[in-house]
Amino acid sequence: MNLYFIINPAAKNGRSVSIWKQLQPLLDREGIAYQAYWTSRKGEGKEIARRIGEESVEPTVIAAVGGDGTVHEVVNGAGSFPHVAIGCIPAGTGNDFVRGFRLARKPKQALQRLLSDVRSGKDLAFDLGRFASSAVPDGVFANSIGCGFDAHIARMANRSAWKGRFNRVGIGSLIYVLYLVIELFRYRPVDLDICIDGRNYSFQQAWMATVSNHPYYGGGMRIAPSARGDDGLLHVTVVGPMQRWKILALFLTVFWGGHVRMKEVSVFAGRNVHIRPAAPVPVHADGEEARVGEVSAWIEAKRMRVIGAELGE
Ligand SMILES: Nc1ncnc2c1ncn2[C@@H]1O[C@H](COP(=O)(O)OP(=O)(O)OP(=O)(O)O)[C@@H](O)[C@H]1O
Repeated sequence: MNLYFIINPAAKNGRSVSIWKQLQPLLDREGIAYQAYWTSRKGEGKEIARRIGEESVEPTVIAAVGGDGTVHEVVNGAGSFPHVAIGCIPAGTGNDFVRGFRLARKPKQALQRLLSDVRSGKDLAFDLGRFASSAVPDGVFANSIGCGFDAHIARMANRSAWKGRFNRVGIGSLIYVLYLVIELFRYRPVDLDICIDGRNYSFQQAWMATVSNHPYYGGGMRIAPSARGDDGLLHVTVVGPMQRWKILALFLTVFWGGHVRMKEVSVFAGRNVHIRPAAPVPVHADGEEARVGEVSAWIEAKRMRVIGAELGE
């Protein structure tokens, strides 16, 4: 089995580099052949992963060393090659891929489990989300796509100079909480028309719609508690009209999945989802800025091979 690591030196505002440096001696001691690539800019991880996938025919593992943005690049480059299994050494701010597919949460354990699975040739097949709009080329997502307030927060947090400062003192995930509170008073909800497997739903003044492949997003929030990465379904969570103060309550309860009992929250599951906002709203894919406006998403069951993962309960 070929083994590659794609390291994002910018993940966790540079802390990924020291994580990799701690792991490298372990890897060398194991005597397993591998190749490591460092990205030099956004987008390069996807290009490297695609090239590896295209140039290999034998079973190949590509492990992202970074956070969900790095995994997103690797999955977009090589996630749908049948001979490629995706791994991850969590070295990012949020690491929802690792939570959602039950990889080890600590970098050292994640590497040990990955190496053990490389030796035994074990990987697991999970569903892969695909999204498209008329404006830009198709993409895939491993965790979720979202449209509305959550995408707006991700956009603001990822562009913020405070993200680096928060990461340096080990509280990187709190950047999203900060922007949640600030933007809560500025964001304007929009009307959303959502079609799920041919059924139409309309939401007036909706805050957001999230389409999930597994329960987690935003750094550990259980936005779609009943989602499973291998159930062949996308789980749609819509937050309809809600008073601003109640959004704060929602974001507290979402950490254990209690938000789904709120009357303003609607949940659906299906294979094909189309979201049409009445006004331009930002869309994220795996927490990365994807586009603005309309988006279609569908599921490709068991299309993505993941190494170092475990099946859910
Ligand atoms: N060499 C690089 N320089 C700058 N940005 C990069 C580089 N390589 C990848 N990126 C981009 O860095 C961004 C952040 O990466 P990533 O999401 O993995 O880390 P993070 O933000 O710390 O974690 P999380 O997504 O969990 O919050 C992504 O948008 C990714 O595409």
